[in-house]
Amino acid sequence: MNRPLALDIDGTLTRSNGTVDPRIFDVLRDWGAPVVLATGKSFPYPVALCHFVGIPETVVAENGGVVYAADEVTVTGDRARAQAVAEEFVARGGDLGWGDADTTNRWRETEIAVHIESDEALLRAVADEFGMEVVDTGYAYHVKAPGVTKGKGLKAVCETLSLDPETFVAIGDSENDVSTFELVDESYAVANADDRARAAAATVLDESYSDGTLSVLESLR
Ligand SMILES: O=C(O)COP(=O)(O)O
Ligand SMILES: [Mg+2]
Repeated sequence: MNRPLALDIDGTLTRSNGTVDPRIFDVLRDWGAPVVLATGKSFPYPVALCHFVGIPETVVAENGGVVYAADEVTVTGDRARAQAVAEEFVARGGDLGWGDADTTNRWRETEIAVHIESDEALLRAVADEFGMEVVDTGYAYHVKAPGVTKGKGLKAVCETLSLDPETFVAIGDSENDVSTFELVDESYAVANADDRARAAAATVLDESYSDGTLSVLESLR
């Protein structure tokens, strides 16, 4: 049987232009072992991806703030405090960067994401004042409660599904994947990964983005 997978989305299942690599769909649908999508995106995004790939909805969203497995949803984190950081950031001249509809945060339950081109220094200063953490995924800055991580979320999924985290293979590209890499037995950073992900991964791949991920999945099959 194939190994269970913990997969980051942005930078890992996507190509350099940010779109999901269509080759991923059939590989994941036919995987035959649990696939956990572990992402910084808000809850609906990985659920939708599972839905359209055609695999059970097993999800760690919002960097571990929302965990969903076997019809059980667990929510941790501090959306109210993250919201307070966002409001203070805007009051001091910052811009979340998503426009009025803000579909990035609209359905976000436990943290707030800020556009990667926003004022990082200001955001970090305000988050610090509120005792909140800023995680840089390469795609956005996430304002979250300390201690909430994808790794803890994956551990919770494993408890719900009676799986051993050590049997998982994890693939990712940024500092929000470090906790996942630390939990599992076999971890890969794609070549586009940031320094923290590269340092934490057991293996750093030569290939970038979905090419790297597909090469790992091909070798595991
Ligand atoms: O939401 C982000 O900023 C990044 O998402 P990811 O964790 O799937 O890479
Ligand atoms: Mg990523």
